[in-house]
Amino acid sequence: MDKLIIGDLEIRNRLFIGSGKFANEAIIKDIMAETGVEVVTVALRRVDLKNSQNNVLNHIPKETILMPNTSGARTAEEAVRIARLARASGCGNWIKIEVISDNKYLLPDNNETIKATEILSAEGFVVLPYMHPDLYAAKALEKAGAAAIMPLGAPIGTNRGLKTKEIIRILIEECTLPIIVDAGIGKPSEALEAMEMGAAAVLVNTAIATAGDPLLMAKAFSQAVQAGRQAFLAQPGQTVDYARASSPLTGFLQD
Ligand SMILES: CC(=O)[C@@H](O)[C@H](O)COP(=O)(O)O
Repeated sequence: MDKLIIGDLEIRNRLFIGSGKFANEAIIKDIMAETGVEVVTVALRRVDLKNSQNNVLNHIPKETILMPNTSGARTAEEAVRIARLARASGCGNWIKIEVISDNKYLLPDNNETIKATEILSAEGFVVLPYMHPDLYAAKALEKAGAAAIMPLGAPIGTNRGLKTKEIIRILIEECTLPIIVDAGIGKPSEALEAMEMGAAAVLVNTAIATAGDPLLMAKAFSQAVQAGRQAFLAQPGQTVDYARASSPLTGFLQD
């Protein structure tokens, strides 16, 4: 059976989505119902804990696997504080660590991310660190107790696609944890490519939320993720440099 296990949960749908940037957040429920998406990340700073009316969580079904994220944290210490607050507020024990102090490209700080991962995994969190693709950092995150590794495809919100593809390929080959490609994926074909390479899942927010028709785009992403996974499991044929006839020529010229 083709299972994706993170923490102690089995996840069937390998498309994870973000909850930001939707013109109408009510569509998140429809997306989940029609695609079967199970995992949704939400920035804790967008959860209005004092106001139950104006709260993004109102649009996320109860059975969702919630992955609060530490967006807004600039240091490990801040990420740890946000994670503890998320858990204390009833958001569960999954946490996507985002530690970012670069305002232009929003690139994650791998060193601070490793520190936060070590602290939070020791506290029993299921830690999913968002990281700049790098083999040594990925190994350090594994050692620090991460449950999966989330390398970026391109800077958040750019829809530029799998710019870091070759390093992600190395992470997939060399890491034992699931690799979830997060950020920058702009089109279903790019999600498919990541899955075909062997990524365990992809996380997409901007490309769905800002599409002309977010529901239709989410369906397209969901199908692409499934197709990519199936292609990976089917083991693509070999690539060669020169043409090889598809039908045998044997016996043809001798007659
Ligand atoms: C919502 C979230 O966690 C984003 O920071 C995530 O990295 C997705 O990135 P895109 O918006 O580029 O899909």
